[in-house]
Amino acid sequence: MSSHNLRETTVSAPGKVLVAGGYLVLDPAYPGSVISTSSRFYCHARSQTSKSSSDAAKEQSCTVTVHSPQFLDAEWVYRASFVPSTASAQDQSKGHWVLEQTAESRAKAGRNPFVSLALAYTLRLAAEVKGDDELLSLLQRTRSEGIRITVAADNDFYSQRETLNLAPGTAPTVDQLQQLPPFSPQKCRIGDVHKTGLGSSAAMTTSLVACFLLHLQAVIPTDSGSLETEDLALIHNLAQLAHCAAQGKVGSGFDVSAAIWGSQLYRRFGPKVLQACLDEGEKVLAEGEESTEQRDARLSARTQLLPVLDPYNPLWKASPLSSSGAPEDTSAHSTATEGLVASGQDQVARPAPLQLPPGLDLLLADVDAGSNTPSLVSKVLSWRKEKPEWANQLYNVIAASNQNLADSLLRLRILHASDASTYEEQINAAAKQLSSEWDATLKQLPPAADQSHDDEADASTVDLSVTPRTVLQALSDVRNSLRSIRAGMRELGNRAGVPIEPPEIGALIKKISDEIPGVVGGSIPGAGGFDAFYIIHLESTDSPRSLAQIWHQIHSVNEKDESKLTLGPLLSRADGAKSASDEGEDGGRGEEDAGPVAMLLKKLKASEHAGHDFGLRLEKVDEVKGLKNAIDTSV
Ligand SMILES: Nc1ncnc2c1ncn2[C@@H]1O[C@H](COP(=O)(O)OP(=O)(O)OP(=O)(O)O)[C@@H](O)[C@H]1O
Ligand SMILES: C[C@@](O)(CCOP(=O)(O)O)CC(=O)O
Repeated sequence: MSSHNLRETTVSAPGKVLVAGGYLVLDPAYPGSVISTSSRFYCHARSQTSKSSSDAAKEQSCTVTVHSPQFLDAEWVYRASFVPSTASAQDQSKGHWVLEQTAESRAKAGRNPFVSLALAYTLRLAAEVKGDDELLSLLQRTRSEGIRITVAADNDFYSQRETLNLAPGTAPTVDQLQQLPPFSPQKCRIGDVHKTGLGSSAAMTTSLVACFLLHLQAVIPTDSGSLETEDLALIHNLAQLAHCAAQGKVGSGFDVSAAIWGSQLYRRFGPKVLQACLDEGEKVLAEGEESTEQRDARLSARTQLLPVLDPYNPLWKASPLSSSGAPEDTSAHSTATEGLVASGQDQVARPAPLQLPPGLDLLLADVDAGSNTPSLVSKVLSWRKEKPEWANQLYNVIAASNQNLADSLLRLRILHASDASTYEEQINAAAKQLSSEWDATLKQLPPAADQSHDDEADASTVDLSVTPRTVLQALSDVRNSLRSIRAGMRELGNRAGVPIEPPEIGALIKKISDEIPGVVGGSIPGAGGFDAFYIIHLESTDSPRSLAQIWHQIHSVNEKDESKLTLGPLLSRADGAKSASDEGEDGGRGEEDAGPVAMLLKKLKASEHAGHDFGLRLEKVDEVKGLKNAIDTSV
């Protein structure tokens, strides 16, 4: 009698907001500040496997089905096969893996390159990691239904206007969004959905490759149920490859990186690392029209993935060359944050974490106007080509503000790690004031005892003693950096002749920052345009505001404005946002001989370990509200 084991794998990856560094981050010389969101993309794989293949048909292929229950006609069915080499094949290998979509599924659902390329590359990598025989044996032991994968996105990834049957020109309320069921169906095909800019394709590709690689047992979680840093790096590299192949270009990759590592200072990898694998492009998918010999010849010419995707491959570290080809001194744009967590030569390439400090959070507004990001990007890039000197000067000015933002956020985290209660008191006081009132308050606070403030915000030289003044000064520095970032992005748009910060959106961000207590500032995320903005705000622990209350304040400001915009809230916050009353980074006061910087450094280093709560996560299906239901209704 055959006994079958049900095997299930569930992972999730967050969405992203590029708060600073849009356009610049396409050049490895400049880092971008990315905050990952509480909204996540989930991926669940299920199959039944027997202990031995004795009772299973000795088939050379296995069905892999990906279903996306939120969308109409969204089931993509593939056959993953091992094709033994023919005698005429030129290489010595026993054969190759191919993934073909069934004709029936192609007719009904069409192609989804983000899905097919994620599966195809993952299958190839799994075969290289495990060996063909072992992978074949696993798939042969899989029951004939094959591997069924469900992908499901938190509601925030898509605009819910249609789901809620809203009249044109109206936007959902926080209440309406909170009452929607999790993973609410979109009533349309995936190609027709209105996205909100959280990076659904990157979060889906990343969670899908991670889920499939884990399910194929090419990567094994630790005993404590997390992933080793080097496995995260391998999954990152694989997800970047699949995402670039599906997009048809090497983007900056910050979205995929956020899906793996969470909030961070992102520096682009050198695009060349992926070129050989990408040149093969869609050819990894069997076309079905070739002769066996042609297919063998083509497949045998393919690049081995493992040496390219190896987490220790130094090519994944940020390249010191700018995309314009000119040698750049990347240290000119490096931040204290990067300096603190710089990894050694022999370590895997991973970015410096950049969590929002406790008491600070992010909110996102979806603006019903719409813009065309690709055309913004191409216009900015062609302006930079035409006017390299102007562009480099402006990029350097914006980069300096981005650096100040990252370093001021780090300074706040160090202050919190050092003395959480003084920090909390000051956040609570500042949250009740308008940020424009902080300057007057600062003047009234006693000056720091021993040193003057250094605006350069270098964590190694600024005043890190925790006093009301140092906390408020760091908050003011975050506010000032956000103002300069906005000014820089506005200027970039003006120069390139594109609405990166459209005047009506800029004016509204300014009013929200000037008129609502506890708003530190805001800007346009990523490439900018008409469709979104973000706000960074303070939350006091003694009189916290709900998201609905903050949105009530935002709507009042917008109502008074002549160019009243149709604004919709998103429910996303910063991934892992903490309240100011949470224990210090090291669980309160650190060891006697460790200063706050050393303590924080220790914590950051420790969070390099895969057990961290941010970025890619292993999940338990029963613990994710609504996921089981989404999976079951999809069977
Ligand atoms: N829930 C889903 N199910 C299946 N495929 C999805 C899903 N969500 C996204 N995708 C894939 O991602 C594609 C969208 O990618 P595209 O690059 O256009 O947007 P994006 O970069 O994710 O957008 P944004 O950054 O604005 O969120 C879809 O056409 C589909 O192939
Ligand atoms: C303009 C760019 O730098 C950012 C685009 O960001 P977003 O998709 O608008 O969040 C492009 C990129 O980084 O790939």
